[in-house]
Amino acid sequence: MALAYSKKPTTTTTGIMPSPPQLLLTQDDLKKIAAYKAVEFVESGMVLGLGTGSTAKHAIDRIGELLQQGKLTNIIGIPTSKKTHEQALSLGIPLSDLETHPVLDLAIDGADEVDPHMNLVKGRGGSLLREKMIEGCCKKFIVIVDATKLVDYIGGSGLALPVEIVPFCWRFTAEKLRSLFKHAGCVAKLRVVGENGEPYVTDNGNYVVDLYFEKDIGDLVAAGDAMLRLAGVVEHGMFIDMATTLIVAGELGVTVKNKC
Ligand SMILES: O=C[C@H](O)[C@H](O)[C@H](O)COP(=O)(O)O
Repeated sequence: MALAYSKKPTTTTTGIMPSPPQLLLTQDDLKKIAAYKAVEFVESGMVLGLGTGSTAKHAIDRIGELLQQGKLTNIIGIPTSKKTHEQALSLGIPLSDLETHPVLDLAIDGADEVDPHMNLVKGRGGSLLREKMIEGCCKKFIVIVDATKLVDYIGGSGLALPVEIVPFCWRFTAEKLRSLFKHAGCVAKLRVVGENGEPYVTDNGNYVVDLYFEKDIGDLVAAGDAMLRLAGVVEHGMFIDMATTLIVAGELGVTVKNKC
């Protein structure tokens, strides 16, 4: 599937590293391979956006390791979640924030879906708002995924498109979101956790509504703008035209594609 993506005019394949043929790699192995490849783009002195999730975690571990070995120096990390903040602190990565460093050299993060134009779904881990704020300020944004994340269109996995909303009258906002996309067979579900089904609360004190679609929602920019016009919506999980580089690890190897 990854190779088909290189035919799109907006991207170029800049490198393929065949995997050892007899190794059976797990999905987590593939995430780690993509993450380590991305860290090759990190240079000493950079201000880095540190992503969130099981794939980004490998990249942050690797950055910490290279710092400890003295192979990277003067790195400043801007974490995209409380969890990543804790991980980076534990690894001794110096941290800052957008107010002190409003322009970042590079961000590395995972994604839940990647379409053929390198548009993304993010936020199934709940961190979409801080991720979008930080990754929107980067000169370069490398997305790292295993090949299972590639989809033909946004929503095409059948899994959630997360939307962060304010808790106030959340049912009202969820219904407004569902109505926006009724043409696409949308189902809107509040994300819940624990045995009692308590609302999931983001790092920003908000709730998440997960949207599921039966069909392609079409124009992503129009869909995103329509969601943001709803007063209870804080941010949606579509990252449109933000990724500059996509690294995909699959059974056939690793592909690195740059947006033209
Ligand atoms: O909120 C979570 C983030 O957007 C993650 O980057 C995304 O969910 C991918 O996570 P993972 O690497 O664990 O699949």
